[in-house]
Amino acid sequence: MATTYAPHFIASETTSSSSNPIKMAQDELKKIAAYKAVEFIKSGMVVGLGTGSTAKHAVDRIGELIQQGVLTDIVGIPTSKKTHEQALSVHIPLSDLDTHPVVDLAIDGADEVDPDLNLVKGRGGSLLREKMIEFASKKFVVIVDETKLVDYIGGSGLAMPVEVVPFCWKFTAHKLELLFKESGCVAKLRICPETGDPFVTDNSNYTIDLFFKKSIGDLKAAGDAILRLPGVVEHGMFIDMATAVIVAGDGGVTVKNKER
Ligand SMILES: O=C(CO)[C@H](O)[C@H](O)COP(=O)(O)O
Repeated sequence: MATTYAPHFIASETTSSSSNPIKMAQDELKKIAAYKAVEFIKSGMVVGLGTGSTAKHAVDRIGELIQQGVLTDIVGIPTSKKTHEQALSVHIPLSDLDTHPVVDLAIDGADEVDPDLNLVKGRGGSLLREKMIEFASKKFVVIVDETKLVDYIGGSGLAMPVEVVPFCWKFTAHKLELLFKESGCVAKLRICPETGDPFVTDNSNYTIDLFFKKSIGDLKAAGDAILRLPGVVEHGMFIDMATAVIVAGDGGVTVKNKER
């Protein structure tokens, strides 16, 4: 079921004067989706705080509403060290899954959303903590601009990340490529552009980015096969996890609810 809202549903407070109008428009859409998701938060909730440029808007907004006294008794569970820092900077009280094993609502961005609301996440490097916290959430609201919508997982031609242990990562990368040989899979170690060193996750692991030339078919079977490989920690396909996806586009905001 999808509901469309007018784009002026929330007041835009962005005064940024970016020299790149296309990028600014996309960031505005991310902000609109994020603000809409925050409307689902009620005082007293334990809230999963996502990672990335879209989730950042949600975290800022939650901090703002706490400061205004509109939201009280909120406990935030951050999905990355970066979000942890950001949430502290806007004075959101924080905890973790050990103390709060049940999360009322998680809000996070995504890299791809397919028509069944399956996701690719982790291009921002935080897929493991995101998956743990979003798995523990009674409701998981995904916030995206419309560029993230794909016909099938992998359909953007961009990376589907897999977090792996650093030990013999080339072996693991090769096994991953073999697993999806028929989909023309290419596996690449993620590198930090600034240093040229391997990108290290918050959990001290590496990330292997998988690129597919065509659909990998049954996502559940693909995910299970990846997880059976020794050396793999977790993959970036979030299958059947989103309860709602909020999509902001030029035509307005659409809330897609997962039929269960
Ligand atoms: O999965 C993620 C981080 O691991 C992000 O949610 C995803 O990469 C989307 O990021 P952005 O909102 O910056 O486009």
